[in-house]
Amino acid sequence: MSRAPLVLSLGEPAGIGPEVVAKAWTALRSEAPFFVVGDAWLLAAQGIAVSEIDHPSEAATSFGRALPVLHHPAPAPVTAGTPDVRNAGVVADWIEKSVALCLSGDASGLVTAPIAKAPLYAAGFRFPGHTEFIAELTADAPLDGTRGPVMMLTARDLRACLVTIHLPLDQVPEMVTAERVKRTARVVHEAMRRDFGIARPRLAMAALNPHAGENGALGLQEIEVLRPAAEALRAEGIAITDPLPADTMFHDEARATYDAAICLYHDQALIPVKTLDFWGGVNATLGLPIVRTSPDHGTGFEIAGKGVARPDSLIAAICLASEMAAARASR
Ligand SMILES: NC(=O)c1ccc[n+]([C@@H]2O[C@H](COP(=O)([O-])OP(=O)(O)OC[C@H]3O[C@@H](n4cnc5c(N)ncnc54)[C@H](O)[C@@H]3O)[C@@H](O)[C@H]2O)c1
Ligand SMILES: N[C@H](C(=O)O)[C@H](O)COP(=O)(O)O
Repeated sequence: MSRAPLVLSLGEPAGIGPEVVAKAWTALRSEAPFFVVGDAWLLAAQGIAVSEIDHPSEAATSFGRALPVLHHPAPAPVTAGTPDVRNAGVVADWIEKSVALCLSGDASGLVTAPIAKAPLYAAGFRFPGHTEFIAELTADAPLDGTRGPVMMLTARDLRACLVTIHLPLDQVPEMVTAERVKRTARVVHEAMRRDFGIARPRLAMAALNPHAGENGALGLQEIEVLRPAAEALRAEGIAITDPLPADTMFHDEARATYDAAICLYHDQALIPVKTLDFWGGVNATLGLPIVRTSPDHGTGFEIAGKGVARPDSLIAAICLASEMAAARASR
C-alpha cells in the first residue's frame, strides 16, 4: 500500500522558501510525491508549473508535471527579502494546517520551509520556533514512548541532539539538569529505534566544560549532574557514554563510535553539523507523533529573490522525512 505524500509548509513567503521549494520539486519531480500548503501564486512566480489541489490524495496525479499546492494565499503583498508582519498569521496557519494533515493521516510527514522568528514574534507568535509550536499542536495526539520535542541536527553520519535550544549561553548551566538530560536521551534512544531502525542505539553525551571539567578543576556539572544522569540511563538499558570532552567527539573516528550525540546547547550541536555539511544538513524534531524535518538554514533574506539559493538542504530534509516515515510505517 503506497504511503500518503509528504506535506511541505511554505514558511516565510519573503524568504528563500518559495525558491528552494520550487527548485526541490524540479529536482525530485520523478520521485515520491509531496505537496505544499501555501501560496500557489508565489510558487508559480518561481517559474514552475503549479497545480492547485483540493485534497492531498490528488498530489500523486499531477506531481510529475506540476507542483501540487493546497492554495492558501498570503494576505499582504510579498516582497522578496522584506518580511511583512501582516503575513505572519498565514505562516503559522500553513504550519498548523500541515500538522493537521499529518495527524489525520492525509500526509505521511511534514517538511517545514524556513520561517523568520522576528516577524512572527512581532505578530504575537508565542513559541521560540517550529519545534515548540509543532509540539503544542501535536500534544494531544497519542505517542508510544517518551514525548519530545527534541531538536536533532544531522549531516552525513552525525546526528546531534539538543538538551537546550534557543537559550542565552549564560542560562545554559542552570538549565542543564539531570532530568532534562535523561528525558532528552530517552527521546533520542526511542527515536533511533522508531525513526531510524537502529535496534540498539549507541548514544554519546557531550560534557559542558572544557576537558569534561578536568575532574572538577574546570567545573562541577560533569561530576554532579552529567555522570549520575549517564549512570541512571545505563541502568534503564540505554547505552550512553559518560560526558565526553566535546572538542574530541566529532572527528571522523569518534563519530563512528556512536549513533547520536547528546549535546547540551545550541551551538555545541549546530557548529559541528553545519561545519560538516551546511548544504546537506537537516533539522529533525524527535519525540513527536508526526515526522517533521526542516532544512538547516533560515530565510536568507539577503539573497531572497535573486535566484541563487541552494535547495540541497531542503532536498535532504524531504529525503530524510521520507525515510523516517517509511521506518515508522514498517513497525
Ligand atoms: N529552518 C528554519 O526555520 C530556520 C533555520 C535557521 C534560521 N531560521 C531563521 O531564519 C532567519 C535568518 O537566520 P540567519 O540569517 O541566522 O540564517 P540563514 O540560514 O538564513 O542565513 C545564513 C547565511 O547562509 C546563507 N544561506 C542560507 N540558506 C542558503 C541557501 N539555501 N542557499 C544559499 N545561501 C544560503 C544566507 O544567505 C546567509 O548568508 C532568522 O529569523 C532565523 O531564526 C530559520
Ligand atoms: N536552531 C534551528 C536551526 O538553526 O536550524 C532553527 O532555529 C530552527 O528552529 P525551529 O525548527 O524550531 O524553527
